[in-house]
Amino acid sequence: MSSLSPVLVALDFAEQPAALNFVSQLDPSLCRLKVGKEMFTHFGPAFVQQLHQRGFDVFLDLKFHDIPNTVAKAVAAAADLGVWMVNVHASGGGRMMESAAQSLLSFGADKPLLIAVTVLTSMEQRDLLEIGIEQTPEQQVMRLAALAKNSGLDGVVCSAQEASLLKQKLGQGFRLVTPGIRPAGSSQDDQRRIMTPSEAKAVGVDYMVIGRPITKAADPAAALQAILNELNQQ
Ligand SMILES: O=C(O)c1cc(=O)[nH]c(=O)n1[C@@H]1O[C@H](COP(=O)(O)O)[C@@H](O)[C@H]1O
Repeated sequence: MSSLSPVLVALDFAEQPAALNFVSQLDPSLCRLKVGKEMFTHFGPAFVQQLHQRGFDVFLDLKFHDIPNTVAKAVAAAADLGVWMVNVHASGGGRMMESAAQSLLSFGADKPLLIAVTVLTSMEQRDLLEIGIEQTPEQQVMRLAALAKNSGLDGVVCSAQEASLLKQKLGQGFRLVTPGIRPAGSSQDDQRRIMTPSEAKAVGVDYMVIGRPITKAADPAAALQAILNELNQQ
């Protein structure tokens, strides 16, 4: 089943039974699931396949960042697994992203969306300075997003704060995937560049990655439904 929902629920669990118990409370027509480094390292491709069997589209969030040949092969391995979306770090450079995009061409219509991470939503100006980048987060996101588009990628991971500028500069068809989404009143946690779901929708975000506000809720299905209701009210 393919969901039309813009919500990608980040499954960040240390235990597989807890993750599957959580997933069993969700309806695959109302969200997609994101499997990241923690769960993939613990439970591997078999876990992704279990989610597929339960009807969910999966965003494999392993943020590949390596030499072009290695990343091209890793992205093709993700496509073999049948995931709906996979990502790389844009800071790996244009040649790395082009190789990744090329390696997916043979998958035709079954090719996953290929997305580049720009500046992590946990980073602010001083974090960039620390690694030698003197641009503002917004300037750096714009630069990396333009490079990702020119390299043939389908979109970027960024914060919702950069979304309207990115849609203006790179066009409506270039997908924006935004973590750092926090319903009003919920904890910011370690995120820095954040927005509420309705604000993110208003600035043109295509997919919202939402983890703890749903995974830590006493009633996850109700927390997801409240977010969808907020989005539908606009
Ligand atoms: O690529 C990502 O998904 C990602 C990029 C980014 O810049 N910031 C970010 O938080 N993420 C992921 O999005 C999820 C956010 O989870 P919560 O902060 O719990 O909503 C986590 O799984 C992060 O790994």
